[in-house]
Formats: sequence, structure tokens, C-alpha cells
Amino acid sequence: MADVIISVRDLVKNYGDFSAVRGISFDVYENEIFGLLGPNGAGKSTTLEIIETLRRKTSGKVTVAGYDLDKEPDTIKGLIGVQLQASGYYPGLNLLQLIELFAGLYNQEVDAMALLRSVNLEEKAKSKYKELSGGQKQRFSVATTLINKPKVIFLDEPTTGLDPQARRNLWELIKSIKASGITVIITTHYMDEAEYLCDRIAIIDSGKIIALDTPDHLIDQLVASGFERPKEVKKANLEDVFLHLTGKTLRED
Ligand SMILES: Nc1ncnc2c1ncn2[C@@H]1O[C@H](COP(=O)(O)OP(=O)(O)OP(=O)(O)O)[C@@H](O)[C@H]1O
Repeated sequence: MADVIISVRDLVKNYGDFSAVRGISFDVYENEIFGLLGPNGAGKSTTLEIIETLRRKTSGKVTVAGYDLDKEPDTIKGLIGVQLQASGYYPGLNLLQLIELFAGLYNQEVDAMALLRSVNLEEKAKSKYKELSGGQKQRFSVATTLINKPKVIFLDEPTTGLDPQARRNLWELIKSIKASGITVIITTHYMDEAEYLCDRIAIIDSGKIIALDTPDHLIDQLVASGFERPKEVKKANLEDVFLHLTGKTLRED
């Protein structure tokens, strides 16, 4: 059994009279890709931001790598990688300078060019953030989560708005981050993405976890309950057509 790196117990978050997170519990295992899925407003971002120490919880217990969120938030901050808001990307600086700036803030020695290379942005090192395509922006944002050499990174809807090639390219990047030993927590609205990427997923609805398992088990359980798709699925879909016609390589440069 894998080691638990994040433990959440009976987590509650109220905004005034409104309860956004209603007593959820889950564990994230070391080196898995764990997905939080759910409709808009289900409480995913609230849950992530509490674990990231960016938002105060109402009640419950959270530990990251054994450290209690209430007692050692600063230690936890040093262990996690969080996507920085684009508003923090000083417009006058290029990607290399931004990485160096963030590394300085984190008090970390970082080979900024190697980091950019690892997300396929070496050729854009001297470009400004605003000059990047959507896929490049997302890859840069993922790179910023790696600056402090974290044990866990949090990715909030990393592929929203990307074209099929850029999405698949980001999926491979996320898999390579996992292969380097890092645990990944991701939120997404794309079920194909969750199925392809996530080792386990929690489905949240109205602030409660309504299912938590591997994608395979969740599908098997639904099938075992007698569910059948209403019609035979075609052997390809429109995305296959798009990728077949336009190729799989990135062409955002
Ligand atoms: N600062 C706040 N004050 C009051 N209500 C809030 C606040 N932040 C979030 N909420 C509410 O809490 C609920 C959960 O929001 P949250 O952003 O966590 O959902 P989500 O699952 O991440 O949604 P989405 O998929 O749209 O990003 C929503 O109803 C939202 O309106």
C-alpha cells in the first residue's frame, strides 16, 4: 500500500451561511495523479486552496507529508508547488527572468533554462509571458510549480481552453512530472483527461465526495449496475478526425 502524502479529514468550509465544503475526507498517495472532478461550484478550488494554505478552513484536519496544516503551514508551503496567478508575471520580464525572480523569492538555486527546456519552452526563454500561445502559457505555469522542487504540485484546470494537440502535450508533461517522483493533484472538467491521467479520482458534488476510486473501477461499477450506453460508439470521434487531419505535433510556435 502506497504512503499517504496528503490526508484530509472532515474538511468543512463555510462562507457565511453557505457551506461550500461539507465534511469531506480523502487521502492522496505518494506519486499518484489524483483528480478532483465535479460540476462548477462543487467546492474543488476551495478544497485545493485550503490544502495549499491559501484559504482558511472552517473545521477539519489536513496533513501534508505528515505536517499539520494548523501547526506548520510554512513547512507545507515549502513542500508544495502551486500555479502562480498570471497577474504575478511582471509584464516587463521574460520567461527566464521570471523563473529567476521566483527562484529568488523561494530562496532556491534553479537552472532556469533547464526548467524551461523540461516544459519545451527553451526557445521562448527570452519572450514575455503575454507573447506566448495558450498552450505555452499553461506549460510555463506548470513550470512555475516546479521551481521550489516540491513533493506535490497542484494544477487547477491546466488544460482548459487548449486545442487537442496542446492538451495532449500537457498530459505528457504531467505524466513526466509524475515519473520524476512528484505527486500531482489536478482539477478538470474533462472526463477523457481524468481517465487518461489520473490514478484515482474523487467526484465532488455540492461540497461532498460522492465517489472515490480509480477511473477503471468507477466505470466497472457503473457497468455492473446494468448501465449501458444507448448506442454503439463509433470507432473514432471528431477529435480523432481533427488530430488525423492536423497532425499530433505542436505548432503553436
Ligand atoms: N470567497 C467566497 N465567498 C463566498 N462564496 C464563495 C467564495 N469562494 C467560493 N464560494 C462559493 O463556494 C462554492 C464552491 O466554489 P469553488 O470555487 O470551490 O468551486 P469549484 O468546484 O472549484 O468550481 P469551478 O469548477 O467552477 O471552478 C461556490 O458556490 C462558490 O460560489
